[in-house]
Amino acid sequence: MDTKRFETDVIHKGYNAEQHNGSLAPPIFQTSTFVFDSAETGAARFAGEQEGYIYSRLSNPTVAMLEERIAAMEKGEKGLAFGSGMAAVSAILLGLTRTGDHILCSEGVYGCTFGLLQLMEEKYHITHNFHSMNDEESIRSAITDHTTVIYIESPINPTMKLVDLSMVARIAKEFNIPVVVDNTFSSPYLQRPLDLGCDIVLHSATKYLCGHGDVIGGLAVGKQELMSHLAMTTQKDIGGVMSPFDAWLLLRGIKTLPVRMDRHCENAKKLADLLKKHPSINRVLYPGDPDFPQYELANKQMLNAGGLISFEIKGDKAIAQKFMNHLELIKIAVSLGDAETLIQHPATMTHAVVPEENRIQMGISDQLLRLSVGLEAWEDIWDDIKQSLDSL
Ligand SMILES: CSC/C=C(/NCc1c(COP(=O)(O)O)cnc(C)c1O)C(=O)O
Repeated sequence: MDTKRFETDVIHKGYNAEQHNGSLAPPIFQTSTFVFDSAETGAARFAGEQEGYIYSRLSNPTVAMLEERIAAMEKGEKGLAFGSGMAAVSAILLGLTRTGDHILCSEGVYGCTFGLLQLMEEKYHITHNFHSMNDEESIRSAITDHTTVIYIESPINPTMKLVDLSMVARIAKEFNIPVVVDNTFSSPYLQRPLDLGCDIVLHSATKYLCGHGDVIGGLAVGKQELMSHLAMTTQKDIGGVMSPFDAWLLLRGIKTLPVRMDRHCENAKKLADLLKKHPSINRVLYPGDPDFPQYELANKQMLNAGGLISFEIKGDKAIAQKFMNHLELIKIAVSLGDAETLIQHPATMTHAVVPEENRIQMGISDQLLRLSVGLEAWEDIWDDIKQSLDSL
């Protein structure tokens, strides 16, 4: 089907019922391998001389439907599916670098991405720097002769800081360096880095794309040649691929992404405004808050501000933990983008692997909490937050 508007592509792109006995829901090709009709066919497929499936670590029909859909959603040429967000991050970073290279990173990243960067530096001498990326000249001076990737989270997990993606993409092109953007916090509905000039966009599909807390998965989109290279190297040979059933669950979850994101954003805006007014709250970090330092940039590059709010509670770690423990509706859990509202403490949970000095540099204090605003009635979410804050 030709590419249509986003809200239509999320439902239809990549699947044609006429090719599957009229089944409205796509079939799950839950198979590890595919039978060749002859030895010559097997040889021709392995040689790349004949189209067709070989083995589900290389490609699978259900997974291919999802890869086509995410490519259309991110306005890219080719999508790749992985067994987790970290499988996508690692396949891409390892696929684009070799010993001695340098990665220029946004000033904060998810905890396990930090851990991967540390591992790459310690074991393979692929160095990295964290950079605020908020000034053109300082970005240019941070690029070295060995910089082969610029890696960005925007919004950053968990501080919600933004990077001006079109500005960085423009500078990167001067140096012919690919820009990789982890778009997990926004989803392609709210932000499309490829449209802003970036080269690869990736997601922890575990989050908003799935939306129901029942898949661990990763997705990436970019130009045909670059993504085919990654498919034939680090995706295939490291092998962190997605299962057909997880692809099926993601095809199902993605259909409602726009309506879910609208509600996440609507709820988050209301809660951010209420949190700002509460006397027990020190600081609210939400790109949709007019007092957010990068509010203008959020309006420029995001359709809406998303469903994640980070905020600092007045007090210390013990107060933050007491607040979480007194909640009744909101669940204490990592991950995000689910129907259920979740809360977590980055310093001791998602970013516990990050050494304290690095955490402080990233802006992660012991009082910082991250709220993944769900799809419940916002009044019930607020009532739960307020009763716990008032109990402190
Ligand atoms: C154990 S903590 C739970 C996971 C969280 N984040 C994951 C994540 C990944 C990695 O994605 P998976 O491999 O699908 O988990 C990549 N990129 C970003 C911006 C992410 O937030 C979390 O709760 O912040």
